[in-house]
Amino acid sequence: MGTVVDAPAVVAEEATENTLGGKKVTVVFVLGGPGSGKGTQCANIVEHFGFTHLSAGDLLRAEIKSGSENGTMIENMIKEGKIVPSEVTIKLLQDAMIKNENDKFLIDGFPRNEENRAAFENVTKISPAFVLFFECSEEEMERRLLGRNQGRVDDNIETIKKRFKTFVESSLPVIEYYSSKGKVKKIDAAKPIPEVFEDVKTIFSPYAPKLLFGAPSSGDHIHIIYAYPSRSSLFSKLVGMWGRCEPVSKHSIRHASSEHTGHWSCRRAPARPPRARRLNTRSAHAHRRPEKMTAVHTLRPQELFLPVEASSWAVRSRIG
Ligand SMILES: Nc1ncnc2c1ncn2[C@@H]1O[C@H](COP(=O)(O)OP(=O)(O)O)[C@@H](O)[C@H]1O
Ligand SMILES: Nc1ccn([C@@H]2O[C@H](COP(=O)(O)OP(=O)(O)O)[C@@H](O)[C@H]2O)c(=O)n1
Repeated sequence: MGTVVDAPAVVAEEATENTLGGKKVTVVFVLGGPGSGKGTQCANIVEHFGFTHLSAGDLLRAEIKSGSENGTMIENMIKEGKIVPSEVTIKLLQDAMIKNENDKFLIDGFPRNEENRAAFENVTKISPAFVLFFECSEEEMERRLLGRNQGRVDDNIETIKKRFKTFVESSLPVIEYYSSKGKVKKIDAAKPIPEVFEDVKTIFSPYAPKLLFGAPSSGDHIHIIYAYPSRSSLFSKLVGMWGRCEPVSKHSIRHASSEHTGHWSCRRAPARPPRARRLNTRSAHAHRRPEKMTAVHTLRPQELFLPVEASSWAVRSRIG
């Protein structure tokens, strides 16, 4: 496959001027051949770094299912391993980004050709912070696709060969383009999934949640100061740690650079199935009952800005 030079340290927040629907967004393009493991690693990145995953292929397949007027055209293109016209895919991506309250997006499987790339930049005025490129041999990708078992119309050997051809002819030039701009972060995707994620984690370390201060107090309460990619991802983390967690008070939320920095007090709630949606909505705060409010830990200056990753902190304080 073509040669792509590793980028020097890409500044994570390079795309600082990118705005969409009034919000500043960070976009990372995730590229690689079919079956190189893009979707698999995107799921890991979402969990650890608070990004929202938008798969161009998934959006196109959802469009087919929705009975849209473009459905038949999209389905035929996918069966042939061809690339759907940019305006269709860009509209789906743009709508998904605007609808989502997050501001950090992994765009997986896009741009797949020069037309995709140029049109996206023209229409959205967004340029990616960097491009994550999963490099893998065709032999290995073929093995993975044939074992994927997701009932996809294109995971058959005939279409797989066409997709490989499209990737080499149309998608690699896009990677070369971003490589020439020093934006490509190349990953050896032939390794086992956990090892690939170790490399991915290194690249995404600038986006790691930083729990600036966390102090378990009496009972089932905890007080935290955090800098996290988004509030909703903080809650996802707490839900993961506790089974269910409710924000019960909010103090001086302020926006510092691209992070939400704030002081929250959270209360461990009785065991019930996670209700992530409620945690992410404004109404969750509106329904707070005063008796649930907890005293906010008084911080000494030296306690501030103590960088502790949420996961290690959870182990240290034996919560979870
Ligand atoms: N590093 C890996 N080693 C072995 N199998 C993998 C690896 N990464 C992903 N897979 C498997 O290969 C298949 C294709 O992965 P997927 O993430 O769907 O690829 P893509 O999104 O690039 O098409 C899936 O069945 C997945 O479980
Ligand atoms: N930007 C894109 C992404 C996907 N697609 C179509 O969707 C198919 C599946 O893409 P995908 O990203 O879900 O899957 P992989 O081929 O990476 O496994 C591609 O082969 C294309 O036919 C497209 O036309 N344009």
